[in-house]
Parts: sequence; structure tokens; C-alpha cells
Amino acid sequence: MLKINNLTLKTRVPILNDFNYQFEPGQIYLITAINGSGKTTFFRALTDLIKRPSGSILFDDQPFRQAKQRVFFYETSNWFDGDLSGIDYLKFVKGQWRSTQDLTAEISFWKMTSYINLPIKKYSLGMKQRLLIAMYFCSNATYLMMDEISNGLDEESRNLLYHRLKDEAITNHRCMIMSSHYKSDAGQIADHILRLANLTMKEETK
Ligand SMILES: Nc1ncnc2c1ncn2[C@@H]1O[C@H](COP(=O)(O)OP(=O)(O)OP(=O)(O)O)[C@@H](O)[C@H]1O
Repeated sequence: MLKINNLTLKTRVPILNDFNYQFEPGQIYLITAINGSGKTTFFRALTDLIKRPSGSILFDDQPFRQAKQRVFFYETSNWFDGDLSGIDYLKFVKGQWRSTQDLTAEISFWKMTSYINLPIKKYSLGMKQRLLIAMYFCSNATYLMMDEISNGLDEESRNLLYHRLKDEAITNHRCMIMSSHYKSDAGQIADHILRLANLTMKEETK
């Protein structure tokens, strides 16, 4: 379980004030909010990429630095180095997260076989996005933080993603926290929809 207690967050603007929530394994969460509300900031705070003014964040009763192996967050495909290939990234993730996932099966699942050895600078937006998604599953992590993960995906890839997320939550008991501007985006597969507004996040009815 990811347990958040009394989390207060601010950047140049306040984001959250005294926020409390528990994210459970085997569940899919969708965080929705308007632009600039703090979705990305929230993920950065969970993964110690920014300092938080106060509060505690515990993954199975451990702080992030002790739980790193069980958490995966790669903020955006803009972070990719265009001179490296998709396979470079997948091998890196598999090694660093000490995962046993079958890379070939993952590459085939996300229909990347024809381009996975090419430098990323030759990828389209959707191709990069599929690589980013594949990295999540190659990590085999329990807690997956996905920031606007369906951006740039065509309808077929979106459906593939949603089916896979549902399957991973049930079969492998992963806890998936996604963000989107639209409730309609992954709302159909999310078990919980949280609205980030007015310095808090509240569950909405689906
Ligand atoms: N490095 C930073 N320094 C100062 N302020 C920042 C920084 N990063 C983000 N902010 C501010 O924090 C607020 C939240 O930004 P964030 O990127 O978390 O929002 P978001 O909900 O993910 O936005 P979007 O939907 O547009 O992707 C914004 O007002 C933004 O200007």
C-alpha cells in the first residue's frame, strides 16, 4: 500500500494542503485536473524528485529510497536521448529494476519489433510513447506512476494499454496511478477517479 499522510506540496504555487490518502495494490487510480494543477508535481513528490514541505509518503511502510525497486516513474518521452535505441532503454530498466520480464515478448506485445533497434530520434511520438509504456512493464514494479501515458497513442494502442492495465492490476496485483486531463480517458478502467483541485484530491463517482 502507498500511504500518504499530511502531504503539503508547493512549487511556485500551492498544490496540496494536508492531503491524506491510501493507494492499494491491485487497483487503478486516475487523477484528473486542469492544466497546471500539479499532477506532475505530485508524481515527482512521490518519487523524491522534488522536496516536499511536509508530510509522509510510505510504500509498504518504507520511504521511497528503500522502495525504489518497487516503484516506476518515467515522466515523459521528452526525457529520451535520441541517440540511444529503444532496446537500450528496455535493457537498462530490466537491469536496474532486477526484473525477470521477457523483453522480446514485451517488444512484440507493443508492436515495436520493427523499430526497437533504431535510434529514438527516428521514432514518431506514438512510437516513443509505446516504448515508454513498455518500460513500465519491463520494470516489473508494483507501483506504476503514469503521467498522461496515453498521449499520442492511436485508438488501437490505447485499447491495448487499457486492457493490459486491467490485466496487470488483477493478475500481478500492481497499483497503477495515472493522470489525465480527461475523465473519459482511462475512466472506463479506473477503479477510483480522483479530482485534483483546491489544494486537495477527492474521489469522484464514475
Ligand atoms: N520547477 C518548477 N519551478 C516552479 N514552479 C513549477 C515547477 N514545475 C512546475 N511548476 C508549477 O507548478 C504548477 C503545477 O505544475 P505541474 O506540471 O505539476 O501541473 P500539471 O497538472 O502536471 O500540468 P499539465 O496538465 O499542464 O501537464 C504550475 O503552476 C507550474 O507552473
